[in-house]
Amino acid sequence: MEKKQFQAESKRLLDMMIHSIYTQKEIFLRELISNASDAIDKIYYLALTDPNLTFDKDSYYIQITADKENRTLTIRDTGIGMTQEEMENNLGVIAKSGSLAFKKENEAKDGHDIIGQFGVGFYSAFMAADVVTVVSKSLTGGQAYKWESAGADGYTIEPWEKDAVGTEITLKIKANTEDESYDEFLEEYRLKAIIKKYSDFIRYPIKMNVTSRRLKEGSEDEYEDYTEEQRVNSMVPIWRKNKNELTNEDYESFYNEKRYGFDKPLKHVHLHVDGAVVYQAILYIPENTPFDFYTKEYEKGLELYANGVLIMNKCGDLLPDHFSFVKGMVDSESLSLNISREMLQHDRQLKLIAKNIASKIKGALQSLLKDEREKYEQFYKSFGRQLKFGVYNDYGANKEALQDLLLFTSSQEKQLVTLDEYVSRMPEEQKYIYYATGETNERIEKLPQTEMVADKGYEILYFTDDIDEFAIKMLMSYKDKEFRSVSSGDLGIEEENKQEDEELAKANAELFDYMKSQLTGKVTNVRASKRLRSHPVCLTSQGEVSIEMEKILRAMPNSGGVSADKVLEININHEVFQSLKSAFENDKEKLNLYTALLYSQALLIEGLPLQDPVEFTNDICKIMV
Ligand SMILES: Nc1ncnc2c1ncn2[C@@H]1O[C@H](COP(=O)(O)OP(=O)(O)OP(=O)(O)O)[C@@H](O)[C@H]1O
Repeated sequence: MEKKQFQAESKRLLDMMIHSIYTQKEIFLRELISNASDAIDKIYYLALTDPNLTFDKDSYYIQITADKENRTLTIRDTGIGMTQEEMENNLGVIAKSGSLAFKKENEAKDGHDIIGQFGVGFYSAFMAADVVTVVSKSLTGGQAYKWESAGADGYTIEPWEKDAVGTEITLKIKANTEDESYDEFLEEYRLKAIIKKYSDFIRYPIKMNVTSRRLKEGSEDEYEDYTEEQRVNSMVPIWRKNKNELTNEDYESFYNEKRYGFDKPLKHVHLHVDGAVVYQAILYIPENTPFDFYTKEYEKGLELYANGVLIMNKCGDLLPDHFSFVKGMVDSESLSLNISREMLQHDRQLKLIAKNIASKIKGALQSLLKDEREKYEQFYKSFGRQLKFGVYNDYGANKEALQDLLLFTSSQEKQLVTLDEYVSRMPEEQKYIYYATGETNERIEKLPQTEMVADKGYEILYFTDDIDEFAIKMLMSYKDKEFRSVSSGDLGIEEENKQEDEELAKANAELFDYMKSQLTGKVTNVRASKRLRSHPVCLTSQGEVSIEMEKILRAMPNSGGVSADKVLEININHEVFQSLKSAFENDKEKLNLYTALLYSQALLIEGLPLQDPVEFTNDICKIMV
């Protein structure tokens, strides 16, 4: 029999195919099953227009048979088959897709979209096989043929015996090498897993012999293995089903089956989008933070399917970073795939889908916030930090989209409130949205700096996350109300006593200047406080960097010694102030001691380290004796 050569370019292409197009060898099974499914779909298409053809769905299937002894794996289908000529054209010429030509002639309707388009998938069989044999009988009748090839050398075609219409592809699985095991492609559990992973939603049954255990008949404790042909794919993807047919449990079991997470999702969104881009998606908002979520190892992304065939496990481009917690899948017919189906060629459609998905996720979170507050707060505990990062990142590009999803603990309600809730109940004369930063709510509550704002009856938002203040600085304002730290220089409340204040400042200028000179390099100013009520002293900051930000930045490597411009504020209505005044007049050494002590106390209140704790305790002893 004459051996025919693959065309010259085809030889090179075949070599490339085997060695470099696909990153995972197991993909070959996905490709052959997709071809088999296409072959059945083609009969379905023809039946739509040919009155002599009927398409009885139950008679069409794909069968996988592994024979360990002979090291063969067979993929049989009851599809349209190939004539000798079609074998020559479609299997003899790489990168020629009979399926693409068919698709162009028979426009896709009702989701029966043909998968093949590049004309290369078939050759992936050579990644796992030394010899590939195709026996096929065409629906158009006539003789069956056998095509056989051992790779780049070429192929043979000869008449063969086959009764039923369809195609049978037999792979002679390669022998194991030092680096690679090919045996796995003959193992039932492995084949089942590969089919589940990539081809679970192929529309036709994929049948395989499956071995299970059962109690021996008549025995109570003896078991036996038995083998039975079973369908191993789910066939109908849940996302193609109508939402009304599905229950919450269905969505939850899909979430668990797919191992999106081990928790119970808080909410799901099922999308059937039919517009500029066509896709279906099921998205989940998980309940718990995955253990690696806030680490570099965490990989965001959604499963991506093209026509029910898995293309990518985690397509990161489908999710913005601020929604990286979302799990789920997208299936689309409109994707431009690259030849290996492992990547997307143009990302225009993908970008459209991603944009659409981001707005749907936002909508889902908004409705959770509005209608199921408790659940939203649970979500926020797990992933709120990510939303705040989202406000801060990319120079605030997403801040407007995310601001209404933020929550902070309120000084009045002692529970989480939205910015909208805060602003909507602000008294008319209140100019700013006030916030205070600290490690815990309890610590913030005790901060002397909150006294005046709290006395005014104004609500304060507690920032306990290190990202909070950075995010808010990026946001700058909400509904035209600026954010203001209770530690900032100007609280916007003091105006009423302006004249009085100025006089006081003038009267005590010398004392404060003296204290400032004692604290050179530590504070940029010492002044009479307008915010303190019962406490004698506190530290505030002026300028862009707050004390809390200084703490965070300093904890980072290469922070470059960023520090806040600190101001020591003294409560002139406190008895301590009288002591300061009299020391200033009579005993400068005492004033130096008091100044050092007050500064150290202010540092402690802020949770900042004392520069010299020994000196501090010595100073305390000095006033005790
Ligand atoms: N099981 C089969 N039954 C009938 N025809 C087949 C079968 N397998 C392959 N073919 C024919 O061989 C052609 C080449 O297959 P191949 O897998 O290389 O490419 P494809 O499926 O068209 O495209 P892709 O590379 O995108 O999968 C197909 O287009 C189809 O015409």
